[in-house]
Amino acid sequence: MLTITAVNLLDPAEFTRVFGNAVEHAPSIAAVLARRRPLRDAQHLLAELYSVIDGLSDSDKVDILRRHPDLAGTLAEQGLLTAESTREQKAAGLDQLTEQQKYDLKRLNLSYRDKFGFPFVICARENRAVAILEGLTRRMINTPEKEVAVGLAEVKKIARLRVLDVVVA
Ligand SMILES: NC(=O)N[C@H]1NC(=O)NC1=O
Repeated sequence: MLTITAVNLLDPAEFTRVFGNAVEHAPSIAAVLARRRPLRDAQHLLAELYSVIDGLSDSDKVDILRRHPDLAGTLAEQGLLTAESTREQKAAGLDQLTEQQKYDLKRLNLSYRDKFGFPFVICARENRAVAILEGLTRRMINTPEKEVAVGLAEVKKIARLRVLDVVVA
């Protein structure tokens, strides 16, 4: 764990290494966040991180969503997820789905991606498998604008938990 003082002292490359996956596969977000230092505490770091995300253009917001792996998708099956995603998907019980649940999740993930052009994103650590399947069905009827907003709110929840794993609160 790092204190906020230690976070403020990291050189930019090291900062980007530590926080490059706070938002999945988005070191460019970490690089912008690095320049917002000094930070007062973990809450301040999170507030700045959210403001970097909110300041993105619409197309960069969609690009952030596209960096996320499908839940219980091919990457998960092949063991190719980031360490963070692996732990989160396990926490939601996604490594213990029944064959039927696996099939349903795959099918729903595909229809979602077909409809919106980006993957379904939800904070796995705040949900169990059944809630994720329900959420997927429920959110499928939203407009693309609404889903970009909901997806980004989930990205922030994921990032918050990832940051609090690393920075002393
Ligand atoms: N698709 C998706 O939501 N992926 C993610 N959710 C989460 O909690 N970790 C992820 O990688």
